[in-house]
Amino acid sequence: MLSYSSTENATYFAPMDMAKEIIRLPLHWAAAAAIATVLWYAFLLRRSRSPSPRLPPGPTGLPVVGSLPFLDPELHTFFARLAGTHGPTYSLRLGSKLGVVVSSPAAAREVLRDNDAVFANRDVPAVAGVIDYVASDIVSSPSGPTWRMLRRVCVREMLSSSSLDAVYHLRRREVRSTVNHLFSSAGKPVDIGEQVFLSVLNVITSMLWGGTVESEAERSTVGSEFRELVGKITGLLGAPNVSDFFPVLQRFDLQGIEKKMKVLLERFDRIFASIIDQRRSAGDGGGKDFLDHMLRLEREEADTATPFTMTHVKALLMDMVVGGTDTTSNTIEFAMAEMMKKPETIKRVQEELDQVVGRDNIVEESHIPELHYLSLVIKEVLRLHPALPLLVPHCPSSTSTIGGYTIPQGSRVFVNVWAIHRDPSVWEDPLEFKPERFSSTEFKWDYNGGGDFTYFPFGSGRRICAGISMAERMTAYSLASLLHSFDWKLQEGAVLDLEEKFGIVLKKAKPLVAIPTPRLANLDLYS
Ligand code: HEM
Repeated sequence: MLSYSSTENATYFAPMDMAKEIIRLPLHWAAAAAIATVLWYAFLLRRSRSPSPRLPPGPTGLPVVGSLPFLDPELHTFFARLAGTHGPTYSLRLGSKLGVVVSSPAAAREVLRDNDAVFANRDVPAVAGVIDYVASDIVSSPSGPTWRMLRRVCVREMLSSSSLDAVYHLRRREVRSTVNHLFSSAGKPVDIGEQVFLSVLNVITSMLWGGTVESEAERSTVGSEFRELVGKITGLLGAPNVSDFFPVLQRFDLQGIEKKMKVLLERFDRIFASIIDQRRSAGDGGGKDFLDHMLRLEREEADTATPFTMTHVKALLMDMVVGGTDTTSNTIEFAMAEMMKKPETIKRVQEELDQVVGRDNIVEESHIPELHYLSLVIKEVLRLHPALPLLVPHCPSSTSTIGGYTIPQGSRVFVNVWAIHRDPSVWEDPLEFKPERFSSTEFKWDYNGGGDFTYFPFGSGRRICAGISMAERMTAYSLASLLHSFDWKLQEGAVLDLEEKFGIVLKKAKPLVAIPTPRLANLDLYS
């Protein structure tokens, strides 16, 4: 198994370590290594004879394994450093696969807009194959009729503005319940990410199947179980896996990643299967939630040209729970941490809340369009800490050209939105948390991924996030409620840091733990 040795800022594999590792490789590794060496040299030979534009430049890497041994687990910062040496479009060989990293607005535009149709596919990781419905979900499906049908079902029935308006009472109930829970913890340290995760989870599951975690004891057990599951699943989805880079070795699952994923997904599957069984035995629920709607589609559209199957029902449940929870709650946690580091931003948000909402009232979603400064805060947080720093890797369905270089069909294309959002040639003081930068009327900073490709935290083009409206509402409503109801301070002696931990979903390396103090005189507003 490959291992990494860390230094303070980077993790590199020293050549001697590499040699030792190779010596320790089991026999099937050695055989695969020999085959891959032959393929590698055949590839180099073919490339040298090829009349098409050359591949993007990049690190040479070692024979067979390429740059795999040198990968730093903090992939987003590692890729950004390599861009400094190799330029905005570079390639690196990852075993038998070619990785291409795009780190400039111009190159991102070529991938996500000019060649959107070609790059709208995914290079599905081996871990997604361990349970049939993960590879059949929206995120992994190749661009085509099934993917379009799945997106349409989701967006129309659950994530459109009108569907979201219809279930505002669910968001309200969960956000009020979180405020109430925090009130009961006043003066004590709370893990903000955990509380917000639970709130978002409850909103999503109640939209999906009407389920919510009621009692306090259940609230923390179910919430931590789901949080742990989602965190581990997204961690494994983002982890470099030898099976992806040497498909001939997939059946050996050398790092045990697929085995671990199977165990996690089976836990999810049991939850989904029991909810679906209960709903089926209760009969038609009258279309009151998303699950009802999907079960009806599954009955009525089984024989159409693009059938909606039970695999799709579970796939969409999974997409909503995994795609919607960590992304949103991690963004809220980063926002709270950035603001606590710069207390004047909290003061400005609270002044705005006092003006728009008032101190003798509670925040409603209808206040959000008037909370202008808060909207700048959210944009700035998504600039500095985009929830998916490398988007979900794209994959060209045919060989294409980006930045004058050939990008072969089947490459794994990483769009480093994290690096673009911190590019000093685009952003002034890029590392500083400055919400006001978004108040400029010169640019149209929206979340729709267009413009000049300097800002696209939700991606762009066909594969743009399907849950933008939901993410915007939950983020703004939760932050407004947390800051309207409470003042926040760190525990005595605690140090606030903003270190990130890479995963397909970026998270805070250390959870933000803070103490809430009620700031509203009327205590009825907390019930
Ligand atoms: C702050 C919160 C969120 C952020 C920053 C975010 C960001 C993203 C990004 C960058 C992508 C990949 C785009 C690409 O590959 O080009 C994505 C895909 C996706 N997101 Fe989100 N997301 C968030 C919340 C949500 C929510 C709440 C949901 C649903 C409940 C959701 C559902 C999805 C789905 C289904 C996809 C796959 C789209 C496809 O492949 O066609 N996301 N998101």
